[in-house]
Amino acid sequence: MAAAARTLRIGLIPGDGIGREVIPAGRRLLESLPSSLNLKFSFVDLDAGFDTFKRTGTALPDKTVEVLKKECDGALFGAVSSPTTKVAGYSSPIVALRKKLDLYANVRPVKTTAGSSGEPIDLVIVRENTEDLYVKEERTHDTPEGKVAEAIKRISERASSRIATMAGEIALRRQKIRDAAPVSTRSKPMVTITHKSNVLSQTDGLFRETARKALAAERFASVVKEEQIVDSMVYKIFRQPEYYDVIVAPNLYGDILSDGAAALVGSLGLVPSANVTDGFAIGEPCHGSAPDIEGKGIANPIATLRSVALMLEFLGEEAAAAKIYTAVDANLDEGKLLSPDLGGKASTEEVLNDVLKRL
Ligand SMILES: NC(=O)C1=CN([C@@H]2O[C@H](COP(=O)(O)OP(=O)(O)OC[C@H]3O[C@@H](n4cnc5c(N)ncnc54)[C@H](O)[C@@H]3O)[C@@H](O)[C@H]2O)C=CC1
Ligand SMILES: O=C(O)CCCC(=O)C(=O)O
Repeated sequence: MAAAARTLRIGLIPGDGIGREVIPAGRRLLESLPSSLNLKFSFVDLDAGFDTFKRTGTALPDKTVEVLKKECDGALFGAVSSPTTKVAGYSSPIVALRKKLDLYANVRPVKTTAGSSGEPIDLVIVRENTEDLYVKEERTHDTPEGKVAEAIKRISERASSRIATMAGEIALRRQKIRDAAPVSTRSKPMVTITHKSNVLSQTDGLFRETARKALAAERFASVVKEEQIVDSMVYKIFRQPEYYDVIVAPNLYGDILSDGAAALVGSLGLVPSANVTDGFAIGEPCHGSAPDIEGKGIANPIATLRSVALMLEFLGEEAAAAKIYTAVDANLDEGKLLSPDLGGKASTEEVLNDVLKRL
């Protein structure tokens, strides 16, 4: 008798702007996976974002958090818009969600396809996702010289240790996959610890020391460890992106590095992420709500499609993820149906259909 299909319940949080255009594409991708994978999906639509705030007074309704916690195996998050000036009571829902669900790692692979010209880029940024300046403990006071605003940058041993451990595990997993390939492109896994401890000796100093200790564990003996100050890291990642394997960084540096790295592979519309905790993951394209192209039907869905794959990987469905990566890469390598951010003319729908056709 055939094994029963695994059913995964997925929360869908489109948010604002092009989030509403790319998350439906993610859903259609899940619905279109071949039946041979023995996977089924059920979906629940959930609210979050600035429009939700304007409608209800909260950007992240309790119901969204409760349903994710109690009912869902995983989720997809589109993007949210932030008000351009401070609005009383508004706070970023994605930042809050990461903390509320303790999604402590933000994993952001940046990769060129086999058909790309130049040295292949295949790196992953493992970004701490719960603390640093994102604790958002800011205040402003008046002084005789005018206003002064300040923000807490919190770095803890616990969070630094678990993110470095996650980076080490990802480096080992990636090496295993490379070693199984016909031609391995790298002989040893590598983790680069990124920091600014030359200036921030206590906060980034603690991140660096703790990450170093975590990666000194016996099981990471085969991992090459390097350290790089974040500003020169930006320089090096642009000069020699093919050199890097896994980069582990505190929250803000990880965010900036990954958007920068997106430029190396052509577009923010290509780069996925997963917000991960043990046993649960939310796939999220790295880009924002892109108000400049909202409603035009031309948002590149590939960052979302790859985020679907990444979510599935963290839910233990590597075969399904591999199918998606292969279909997306084939679309990009053929280069006939590309969205305008990649120099093409295809709509979101046309790119999606082309990827689905290749599954
Ligand atoms: N995780 C999230 O929800 C994030 C939300 N934001 C929010 O998004 C809003 C816009 O922020 P921006 O700085 O403009 O960043 P953005 O990522 O929304 O857009 C930057 C540029 O990349 C383009 N782009 C982004 N995604 C694309 C896609 N899938 N296909 C084609 N082109 C794409 C946009 O058209 C724009 O020119 C802000 O309100 C910001 O707060 C920004 C980053 C992350
Ligand atoms: O605009 C927002 O609400 C949050 C933007 C968050 C972000 O860029 C990230 O940390 O990935």
